[in-house]
Amino acid sequence: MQTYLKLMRSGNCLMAGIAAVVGVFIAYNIVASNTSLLSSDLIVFPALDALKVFMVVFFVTGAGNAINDYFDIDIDRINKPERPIPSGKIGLRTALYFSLALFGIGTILAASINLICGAIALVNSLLLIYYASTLKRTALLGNIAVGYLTGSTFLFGGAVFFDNGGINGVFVLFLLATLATIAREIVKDIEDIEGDREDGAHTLPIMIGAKKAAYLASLIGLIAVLASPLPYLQSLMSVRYLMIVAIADILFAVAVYEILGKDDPARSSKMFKMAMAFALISFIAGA
Ligand SMILES: CC(C)=CCC/C(C)=C/CC/C(C)=C/CC/C(C)=C/COC[C@H](O)COP(=O)(O)O
Ligand SMILES: CC(C)=CCC/C(C)=C/CC/C(C)=C/CC/C(C)=C/COP(=O)(O)OP(=O)(O)O
Ligand SMILES: [Mg+2]
Repeated sequence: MQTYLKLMRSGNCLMAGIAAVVGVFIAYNIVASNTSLLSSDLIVFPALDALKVFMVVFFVTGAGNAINDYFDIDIDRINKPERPIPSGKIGLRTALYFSLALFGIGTILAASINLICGAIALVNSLLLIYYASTLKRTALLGNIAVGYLTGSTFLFGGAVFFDNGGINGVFVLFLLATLATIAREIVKDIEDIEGDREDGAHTLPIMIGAKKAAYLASLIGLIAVLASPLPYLQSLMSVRYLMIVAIADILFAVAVYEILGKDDPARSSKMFKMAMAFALISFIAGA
């Protein structure tokens, strides 16, 4: 069991699942405070749908990580030999079937919430397979795909209230998460530049050089920081959000310094992830 959770990168699955439930909660707050609803129409928080949302995102994120390691076997044998597939703890074909099963269960469970949730889960599942097999080796498109997928956790949560404009309500959270993830993905590609070059990949750092890619990642990351007050200004979040997202913004700034000032993509990637975790906490605290 432990090895399969490692293949799924369960920490990322947990983070993504929590983000999706934040999306449900924010959309619920918007819809429940909508004065045009008659009192008899007051909506109770859909706890069962929120649980399904968490499970769908946990399974589909885990499937995406598993299929990624399935296609990355040759690179990971060199760069990450301790991972479940290259270390032999899980067979290659077993990992593939495990991933496809998780994609199927996640999509069916999503469709039981509503058709829009089912559609998002299906599109994301297909995009995760396409990313792992092809897109991740193309400059910027792979980074944008992972950025969209990560940000889509909020859209997926908001889709529970699709008929009441739930997706519009969480769009700014989608944007912030997408920008922050694209910045981190470019930094990760800078970190992996040698392995990717041997593998014949055409990632952004290989195409334009590590320094220019670092400037672009920093610009995108700083745009996300400058936009971070928007959820508060849109009255989506309370002042508690502002106080905690300020910590995230400082960590984003440190991540930019690590890649631009100290030329250390590994530390920058870790700082970006820590900043994203604090940003997620600020969403929870401020919702
Ligand atoms: C400025 C601002 C307020 C930004 C918002 C940042 C935010 C709340 C981001 C959400 C993060 C999120 C939902 C993460 C889900 C899990 C995750 C880390 C997804 C991206 O993973 C792809 C990555 O390549 C995996 O690699 P690794 O982390 O090294 O295993
Ligand atoms: C909203 C729904 C239904 C699903 C969202 C699913 C999510 C959050 C996807 C985004 C994050 C994710 C799981 C991306 C998978 C691809 C991945 C692991 C990219 C990083 O892999 P590599 O570029 O190969 O780098 P490493 O393997 O060294 O980390
Ligand atoms: Mg990989």
